[in-house]
Amino acid sequence: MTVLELRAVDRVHGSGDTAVHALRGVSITVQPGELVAVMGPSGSGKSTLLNLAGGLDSPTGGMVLVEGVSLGGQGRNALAKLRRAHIGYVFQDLNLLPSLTAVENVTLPLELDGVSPRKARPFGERALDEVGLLAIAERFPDEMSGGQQQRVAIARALVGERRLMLADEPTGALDSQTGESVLKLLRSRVDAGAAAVLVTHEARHAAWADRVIFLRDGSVVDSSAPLNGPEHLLELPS
Ligand SMILES: Nc1ncnc2c1ncn2[C@@H]1O[C@H](COP(=O)(O)OP(=O)(O)OP(=O)(O)O)[C@@H](O)[C@H]1O
Repeated sequence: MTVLELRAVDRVHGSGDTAVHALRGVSITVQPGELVAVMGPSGSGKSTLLNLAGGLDSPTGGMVLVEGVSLGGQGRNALAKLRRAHIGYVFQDLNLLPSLTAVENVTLPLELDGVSPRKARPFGERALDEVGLLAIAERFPDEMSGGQQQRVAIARALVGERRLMLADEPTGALDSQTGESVLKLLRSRVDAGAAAVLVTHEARHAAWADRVIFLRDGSVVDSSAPLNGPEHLLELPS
């Protein structure tokens, strides 16, 4: 089943003379096992697209469906539950809670869904292990480097069985080697059956994607395979 579908989506911010048409008639689908990169100049609508895909913002026209469910038809609580169950976010703003340890930050989405801390913990440890940070599970955010905080945020996005990963420049605070390992992680989740949308300015990051969508002034101007082709992936450092 299609994991994410945008059907003729419009998003106008504001109204009247100051209205900004951030997205115009955008239609995309993302299937399980597919990593789609979104590229385009600053202001072209990339973050708006990601926010709509994650149910953090609503379209002014068209529909957004996650796992076949229209986000527009949901009440606030139902939408929050759907987001926690299906969608993992890796945004530039890490939003780790300073009073929680790494593992507590990671398991927070599960606990918000009613999973007990004792049952949630092994899922949190597994997700931290995937990002190479099991050893610092008990540290607080201010005891970690910026890169470690980023990886904890990624572990939180991966925890549980979420099938849609949304990433906005997830490598921003990371050195290039750690950045590549984060993309590799995203790629392996997708290869295991998740779907992902990655907003990036960098062609070498987009090279991890199966497909690249280019936005300009809120419209999709091109949608193609990455320039280097999938065989390029084999050459990336591990
Ligand atoms: N809350 C808002 N209110 C008014 N205008 C907005 C709002 N959010 C975004 N915009 C406008 O919508 C357009 C698209 O913005 P968006 O942030 O989606 O672009 P972007 O491609 O992600 O840019 P960048 O690469 O700089 O992050 C821009 O003109 C922006 O100024």
